Amino acid sequence: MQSALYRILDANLDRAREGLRVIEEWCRFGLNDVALTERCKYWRQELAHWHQAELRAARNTPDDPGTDLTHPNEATRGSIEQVLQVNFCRVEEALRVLEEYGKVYRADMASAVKQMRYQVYTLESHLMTVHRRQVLDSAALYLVTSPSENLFSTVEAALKGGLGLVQYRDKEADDATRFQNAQKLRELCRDYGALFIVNDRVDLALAVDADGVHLGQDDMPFAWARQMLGQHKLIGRSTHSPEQLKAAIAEGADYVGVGPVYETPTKAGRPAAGLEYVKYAAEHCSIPWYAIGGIDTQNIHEVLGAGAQRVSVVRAIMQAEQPTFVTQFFIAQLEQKRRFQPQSTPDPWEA
Ligand SMILES: Cc1ncc(COP(=O)(O)OP(=O)(O)O)c(N)n1
Ligand SMILES: Cc1nc(C(=O)O)sc1CCOP(=O)(O)O
Ligand SMILES: [Mg+2]
Repeated sequence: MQSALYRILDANLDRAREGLRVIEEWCRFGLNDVALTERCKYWRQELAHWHQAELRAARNTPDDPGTDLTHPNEATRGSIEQVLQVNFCRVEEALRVLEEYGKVYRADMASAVKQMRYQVYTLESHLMTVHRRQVLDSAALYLVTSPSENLFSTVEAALKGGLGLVQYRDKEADDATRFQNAQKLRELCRDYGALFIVNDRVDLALAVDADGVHLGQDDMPFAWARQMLGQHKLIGRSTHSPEQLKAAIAEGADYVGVGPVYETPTKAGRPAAGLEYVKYAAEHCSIPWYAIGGIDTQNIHEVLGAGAQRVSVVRAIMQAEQPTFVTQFFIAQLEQKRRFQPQSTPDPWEA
């Protein structure tokens, strides 16, 4: 019995330390964050302190049936986000095992490991938020989906073209279908390191662990959504006028839609806010903003000319014959614009 207990503790101390090392490398080389790097190192050292000789001596690798068990999913990782998620999961599980079996071994170890597990959850949440903001910052093109037989292949084609931000928008499907579609898109985006946003529905966003939700002026109040989603998820807001833009910034939106730039059948009946509103946003908006509405490969130059550095489209990609190619075209135009006209950061209270 004691030998089994020691082997469990030995294996999980190793597992937790290895996972922490993977996370630590990202804090160090990916984020250049000294404090977080040191925090991970400190946890590793604390675990090393509990990893006593008696536990190591119980190790019996040749007889361990677990060493040959690998899941096919372990062979590949779609993105750094996935690497981090898998390793956070590994560390948290190992810490839980150490806590439970540690109660039989040493109560002081069990309670130290419990505290560590809570702190690791906090780090995970923080890193995912930092990651989301970094991807949002760099995502100049935003695809809003429309119902399509080719939903997944079109979105994947756009992701292959370098798309970094996807919104699932479906006003027709029943909830079961929406849930299934959102789940698949969530996975697809994760594989490509893109952010995944759900239109209108906070419940659906939570159910599939989306990166956030997009709310229009007639959707759920912003404060409710924030309360349900917490501080770590993104909330985008549609705006159609300077007043709405100012309000969205004040309520804490992470990004805004600015439009419709042109009238569009995708949002029939909504009058165009026009290029004038794009110019206003370019001068006054202090948070990431996406020009939207009727934008295609023919008129994007006008929109960029009015000051947009990010655009959001539905039909231009969802109905494209070659979504990868169209995505690459948009991104190239946007990158060129960003290179020659770096984003200014107006006073946040000026809008
Ligand atoms: C990026 C982006 N901007 C605007 C909208 C429109 O949102 P809303 O006004 O709520 O209209 P619906 O999309 O819900 O019909 C959007 N979805 N995305
Ligand atoms: C969903 C949506 N919201 C808009 C807004 O102005 O808030 S315009 C729009 C539709 C954009 O579709 P397309 O690229 O096909 O014109
Ligand atoms: Mg809406």
